[in-house]
Amino acid sequence: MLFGEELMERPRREVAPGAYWVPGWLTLEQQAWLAARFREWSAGPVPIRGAVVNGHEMSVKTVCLGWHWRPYQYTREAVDVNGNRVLDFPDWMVRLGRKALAEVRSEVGAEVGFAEETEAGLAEAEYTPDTALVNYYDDAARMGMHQDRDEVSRAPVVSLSIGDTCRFRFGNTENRGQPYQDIDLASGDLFVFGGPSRLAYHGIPKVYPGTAPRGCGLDRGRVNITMRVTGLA
Ligand SMILES: O=C(O)CCC(=O)C(=O)O
Ligand SMILES: [Fe+2]
Repeated sequence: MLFGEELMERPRREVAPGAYWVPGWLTLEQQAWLAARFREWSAGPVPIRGAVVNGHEMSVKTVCLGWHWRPYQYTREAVDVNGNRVLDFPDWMVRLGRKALAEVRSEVGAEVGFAEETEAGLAEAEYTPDTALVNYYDDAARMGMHQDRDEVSRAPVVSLSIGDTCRFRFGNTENRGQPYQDIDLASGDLFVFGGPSRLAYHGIPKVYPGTAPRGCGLDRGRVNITMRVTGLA
């Protein structure tokens, strides 16, 4: 498929107030580099695992940076895995998060009249994410509709996708049901949600096996990185 054609079919857009989708934001080289980092992080000090929610192990496997997340709190040590402290949040990922916010400000934001701040609610220079949940989806993995609400801060969430395309359901802030929109997040896509959409319910009802582009660094499955500001000290 021609890259340009694909982007024309998938224009960047504001999905809801404060929620921005930028298809094809990462180059294949960047995707492959992040996929290689994912493999390193997965090995430990806290190995990747499915978090246990109400006695059930999630089908999505997660490894964390900066702070360790388990249902439903953040700690420095992975008390539900092996007690080890998680890896530090990398400085380069802070810069990447700021670049992501700058992207939605300058490209999407300019069209709708934002100057210094994104509608996601923060100037990018101030954005300092301190945790990342790095999720791995195999062919059968799903994530139910939920809010990201264990952070004290309401700074935006920056999401990056690598590997297989998935269906991403982005809903409302009231409940898990309608209204929601289904979009297909593909390898290299950026999604940012903040401001009035920060507490929107969202989930992953489906992964499309075998759709990862050649050269993205993953033969199978999907990796998603969500950066957040915990607001914890
Ligand atoms: O995989 C995704 O795109 C979303 C992940 C997510 O919602 C989460 O980790 O809280
Ligand atoms: Fe989430």
